[in-house]
Amino acid sequence: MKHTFEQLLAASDCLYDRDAVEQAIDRMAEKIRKDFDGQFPVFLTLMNGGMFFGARLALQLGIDVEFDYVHATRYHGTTTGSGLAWLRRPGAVIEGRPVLLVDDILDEGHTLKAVRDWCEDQGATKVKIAAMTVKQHDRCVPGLIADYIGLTVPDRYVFGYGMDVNEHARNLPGIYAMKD
Ligand SMILES: O=P(O)(O)OC[C@H]1O[C@H](OP(=O)(O)OP(=O)(O)O)[C@H](O)[C@@H]1O
Ligand SMILES: Nc1nc2[nH]cnc2c(=O)[nH]1
Repeated sequence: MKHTFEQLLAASDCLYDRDAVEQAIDRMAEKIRKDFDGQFPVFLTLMNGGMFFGARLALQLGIDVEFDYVHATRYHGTTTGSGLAWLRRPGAVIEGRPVLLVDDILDEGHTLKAVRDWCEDQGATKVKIAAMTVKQHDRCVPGLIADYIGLTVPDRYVFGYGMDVNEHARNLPGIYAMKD
């Protein structure tokens, strides 16, 4: 399949335009600000998908945070998940700190679960999850829920606003779902 923006847009439905995505992120920022005010949390973005969401969320937060990132990939630039590969673990001190995990999508939850469990093993005082989107199905790993949810998406492959299709289209400003 070719991956020009035009070809991808023709093969997909727009779920949320840029305004809708950013309004949802701004609503999340308000809740997170209240919960973390005065705590100087580690703001841990999951790369690559979380980068656009993380940037917008951080700029809207209005509280001081320490930035860091992890790079863990399960999809390896493809559209089906497999084993999780850690490409970078965080450099920030996690022990004794509150952590906010920031990711573009909670799908089956394996990625966020692995990172959350790792942070807990490092001695984080609390680990909260901010997911820009949550996919609607019943295949999520048990016990994993996002504390802050931006938007829900259907059980289809989605892309845009950080989310890729075979490493294309992350920088489309809206969120799209491939047609079935
Ligand atoms: O809930 P899951 O089923 O584990 O899937 C969600 C993960 O999949 C994507 O990452 P991916 O591995 O594609 O890497 P990327 O962030 O570089 O796109 C996305 O950014 C999430 O981290
Ligand atoms: N881009 C993208 N990444 C994912 N990771 C898990 N599910 C998805 C999805 O639907 N789209």
